[in-house]
Amino acid sequence: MPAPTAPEVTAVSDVGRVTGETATDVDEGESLLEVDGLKKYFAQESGLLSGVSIDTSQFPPIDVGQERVKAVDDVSFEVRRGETLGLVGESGCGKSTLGRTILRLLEPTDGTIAFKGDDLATLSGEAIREKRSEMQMIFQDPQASLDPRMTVGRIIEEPMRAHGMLDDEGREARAKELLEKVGLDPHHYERHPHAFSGGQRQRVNLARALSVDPDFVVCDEPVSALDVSIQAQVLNTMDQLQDEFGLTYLFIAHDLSVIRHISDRVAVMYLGNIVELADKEELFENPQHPYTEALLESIPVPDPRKRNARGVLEGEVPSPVNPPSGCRFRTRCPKLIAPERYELTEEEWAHTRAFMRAVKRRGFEPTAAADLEREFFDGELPGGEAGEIVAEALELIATDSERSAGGNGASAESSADGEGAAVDWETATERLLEAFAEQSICARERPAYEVDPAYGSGTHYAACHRHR
Ligand SMILES: Nc1ncnc2c1ncn2[C@@H]1O[C@H](COP(=O)(O)OP(=O)(O)OP(=O)(O)O)[C@@H](O)[C@H]1O
Repeated sequence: MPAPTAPEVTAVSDVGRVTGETATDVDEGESLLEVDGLKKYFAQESGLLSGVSIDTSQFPPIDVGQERVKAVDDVSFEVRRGETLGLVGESGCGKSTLGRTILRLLEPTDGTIAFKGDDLATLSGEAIREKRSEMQMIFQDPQASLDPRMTVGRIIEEPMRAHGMLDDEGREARAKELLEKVGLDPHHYERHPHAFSGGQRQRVNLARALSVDPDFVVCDEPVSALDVSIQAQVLNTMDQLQDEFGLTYLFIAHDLSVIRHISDRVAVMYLGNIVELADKEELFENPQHPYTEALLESIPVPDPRKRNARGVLEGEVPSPVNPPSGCRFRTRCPKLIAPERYELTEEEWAHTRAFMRAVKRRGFEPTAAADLEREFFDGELPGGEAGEIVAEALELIATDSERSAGGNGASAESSADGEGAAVDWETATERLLEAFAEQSICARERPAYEVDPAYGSGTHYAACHRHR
């Protein structure tokens, strides 16, 4: 049976933990949370036939299983007591879904979430409710998460009331103490949220989350909505509160400078997978996944000459409904590994890869084969089978240019020849992807490696086949 939480908290005399008493058997630095093989899939939301895929080869042509958004797809990591684990990645990569699923605000599709040894994924509703005092969440928008009709005192007391903690007087005293701890004036107890600035409102949220004396707090973009000048102040307060309350944070942000400020270790997420995880210094100084490198390169730098030299990620993030096989980043990866069968030189592969991607996104005007050969291959195609495949693709696209240029002025889109042209792009794309992208180890196996750290002795996980 889960330990009752209320009596333990009644014993708190100061707003922090009672000296000598810890609410957990987990020692500092030991694993507080272990996530293993966690998945969260959503049914597709929009449309009349949401979540249903259509197969016209059958009758009836629908209902052949749900199309699902693989927001979190087989994620494993641990969070150690007392640390801040930063979770970073572009918008839509699954960070919030991961945070919410860990706290069972969303039902996991598969996997385990061991919190101090209990598997949260299998706990019943009531058991989860009891656990909630140990695990809290802070959201991005401090405005939306505060009821404007309630005083901040009442807002902070509400979770304590819900968990049957303390009596009225005790709750008021604790709320006032917490206001002070988070850097607000205890006399503001009777004020309403509208009287506070964005930064102050986020402090009220902090006080509310801490009121039930949690061990673990998921912070979902807690400073993203705040002015940059205020962000550092709130982050510093969160740091102090962590020490004082013995808190463990999972800190979600898309902003790498925020992650760098607050984290002890950092996990990088891309399209539902964790692609790299290491100590903060190791991750920032010795990144080993091309996605992490790209993220780091896209941090704005003050020197505009340097900024110009920095690369940007090519292509779009693929759909999480049908993510790429193997390494999820491979369709955009500047370091996609050459298929072994062709024995291409590095330069030949760089040319072929660039050509393949340009064809895929139709990123150039079709012209004569010789011109394309010059543009993409410096006038010299790779040798052997690879060269033959490239030549074939070039022909398909170059033929296309002759057809659309040789017509009587009709555009490629509107003429009958245009339809033929579109098919040729498609055939060329298919041929190139099948022969090169799909043959790469990056498409065939899911990567998972540990690399030797250059900074410190912590484990450095990098899901990239360059480390095989
Ligand atoms: N309730 C839902 N139903 C269907 N799809 C969802 C749902 N919630 C999230 N998704 C999808 O899951 C994927 C991950 O979304 P999530 O919000 O977790 O990403 P994120 O990294 O936190 O991005 P952001 O910072 O923009 O919130 C996205 O493709 C999103 O559209």
